[in-house]
Amino acid sequence: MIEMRDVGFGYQGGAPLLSNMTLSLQPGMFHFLTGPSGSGKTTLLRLCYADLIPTSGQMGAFGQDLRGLDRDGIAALRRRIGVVHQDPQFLDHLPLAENVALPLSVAGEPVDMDALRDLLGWVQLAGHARALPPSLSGGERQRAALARAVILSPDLVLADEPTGNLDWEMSMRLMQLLIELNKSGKTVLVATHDLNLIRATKAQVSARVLRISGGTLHLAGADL
Ligand SMILES: Nc1ncnc2c1ncn2[C@@H]1O[C@H](COP(=O)(O)OP(=O)(O)OP(=O)(O)O)[C@@H](O)[C@H]1O
Repeated sequence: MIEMRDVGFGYQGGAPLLSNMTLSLQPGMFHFLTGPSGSGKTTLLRLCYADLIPTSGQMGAFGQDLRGLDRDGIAALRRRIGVVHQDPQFLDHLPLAENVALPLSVAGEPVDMDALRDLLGWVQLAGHARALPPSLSGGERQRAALARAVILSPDLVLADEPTGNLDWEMSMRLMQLLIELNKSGKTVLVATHDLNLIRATKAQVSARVLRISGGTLHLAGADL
């Protein structure tokens, strides 16, 4: 699904950040990406959805070499990858339902109002469809961001510290939704530094844990 071989990356003007990364995201699998703050988790996710280009190595997604992709190719790739950003941004003047449906409008697709209602119900925001984003709590914003990330039915869902600002109950509520998505067949990759969250999730779903340390990727042991 996402394949990296000996991938290296450094931001322009900076020292190399990541090197010798070899990774294969297995279809239908739940993955965690962990590592200390600043180790490069967000950077790795950005490489996965072609927001950044590797400095070295080979990288493919859905069987295609990312180096050969033109703008249309990248747009097609991103359609298959839903992203929940660390600090999700919304258009504050638009009601929540319209924010969640935005990827459909951008893709030029019609909005199926029943499906949108169902999606908002699934993330427990049915009663907030007309609410403006600034009125939402942190947990509601993250669940809205998840709904927006999956509205185009992506094959892969990437979530960057989605529970970073949430209490334990709200964190587990969000993780429950990600587990449900995975059980429905989606491949999931969640970046988090929270080992308790990983353990609590692993009690419910089989998950691979990848760890960034020393500027490269390792498969964490089963004790995590
Ligand atoms: N656009 C950028 N330009 C230059 N350096 C950057 C850029 N984005 C991130 N970095 C640097 O790259 C390193 C890794 O950042 P990254 O955000 O990928 O780490 P992270 O593991 O996701 O951290 P956190 O857990 O704190 O979110 C950090 O030192 C950061 O300052």
